[in-house]
Amino acid sequence: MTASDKPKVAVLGAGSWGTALAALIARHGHPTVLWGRDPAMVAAIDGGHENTRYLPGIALPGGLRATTSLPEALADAGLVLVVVPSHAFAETLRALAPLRPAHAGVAWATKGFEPGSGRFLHEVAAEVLGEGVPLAVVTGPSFAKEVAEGLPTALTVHSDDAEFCRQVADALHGPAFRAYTGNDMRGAELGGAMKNVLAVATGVADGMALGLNARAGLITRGLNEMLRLNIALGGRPETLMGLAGLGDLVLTCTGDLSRNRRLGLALGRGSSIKDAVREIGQVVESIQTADEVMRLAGIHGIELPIAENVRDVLHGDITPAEGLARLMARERKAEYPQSLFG
Ligand SMILES: NC(=O)C1=CN([C@@H]2O[C@H](COP(=O)(O)OP(=O)(O)OC[C@H]3O[C@@H](n4cnc5c(N)ncnc54)[C@H](OP(=O)(O)O)[C@@H]3O)[C@@H](O)[C@H]2O)C=CC1
Ligand SMILES: O=C(CO)COP(=O)(O)O
Repeated sequence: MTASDKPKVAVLGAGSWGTALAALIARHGHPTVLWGRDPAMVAAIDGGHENTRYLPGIALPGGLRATTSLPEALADAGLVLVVVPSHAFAETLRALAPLRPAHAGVAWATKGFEPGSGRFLHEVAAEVLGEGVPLAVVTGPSFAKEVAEGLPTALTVHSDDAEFCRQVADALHGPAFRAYTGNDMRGAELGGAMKNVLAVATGVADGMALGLNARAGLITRGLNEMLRLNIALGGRPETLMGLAGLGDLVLTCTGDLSRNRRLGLALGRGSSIKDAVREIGQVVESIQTADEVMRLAGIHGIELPIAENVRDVLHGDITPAEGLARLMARERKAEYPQSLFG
């Protein structure tokens, strides 16, 4: 495929991840337009080739365009990639729905659930866009800064539509970026959402200086919580043993670029949530996701002690020390009371 054959990609959301993905796709030769709502930021990206707020100091490709006009971003697009925070997902889909070119499928790299309802984002997308629109989720271990800097990254695209899945993966795949494919949207979305909650737990433990054993224990039992909820929801276990689950869990629980881990670190060192969130100054998805994970766990009757403690710490109902005491006081039990893999 020559550069001129490559479909135009509209990336909606000019934060760190939307900008990094738009830069990646533009570097792969796709005509790429990034939509953002902040005129000053859009001007800095379009004219100065830098997202001065979210990715300062990183040069963006000259061919990447940016606009505040949704109709302009979506005109003639062959593929739409939504990268707004989960709280803005439904409203962004509603805004794009009447402007979407008929042949353009919609993918998203947002991680989380619809706040308030706990619905999966693919359920929201199917309802807002209607039947027959190809949908895909892009997820996996990927800090925006590293992708923007061109460092090697692997992630995964899941869709029920194999052809659209390949189209999205093709746009992302390149010399420094491996895009795998799969068809378990539910499991992929659950992994991407839930790892943010578990990153807070390991951040809290590290902030309290509980040691490396505690960190490894939390990651492993956290993975177990993800697997159990995923099975109850009808997702496939292997999805969570891959990039969408274990991969992203390890990255976010151990990498200090993670905003969710940094929130936990600050709480573990005694900061208030308000101060920690202000200091981070970017989206911290776990704050809403913890509520939605526990809502799903309640509906399906699944016990998730780590996620539950994170939720209670984030609500200010217990201190990190009380959360630790609660986890350590749990009764001794079999590691796997029943097999997770059938
Ligand atoms: N950053 C990363 O490394 C990764 C992030 N993700 C996921 O990507 C999603 C986006 O996060 P990320 O880019 O990191 O967040 P950032 O905090 O970097 O940026 C948030 C962006 O969302 C915009 N925004 C906020 N509310 C709205 C709204 N109502 N309508 C339109 N735009 C809005 C902000 O605009 P403004 O500046 O005008 O407020 C800003 O451009 C999240 O779900 C996150 O979990 C996934 C993988 C990696
Ligand atoms: O999703 C991410 C990495 O895959 C980014 O994590 P944070 O939102 O915690 O920064």
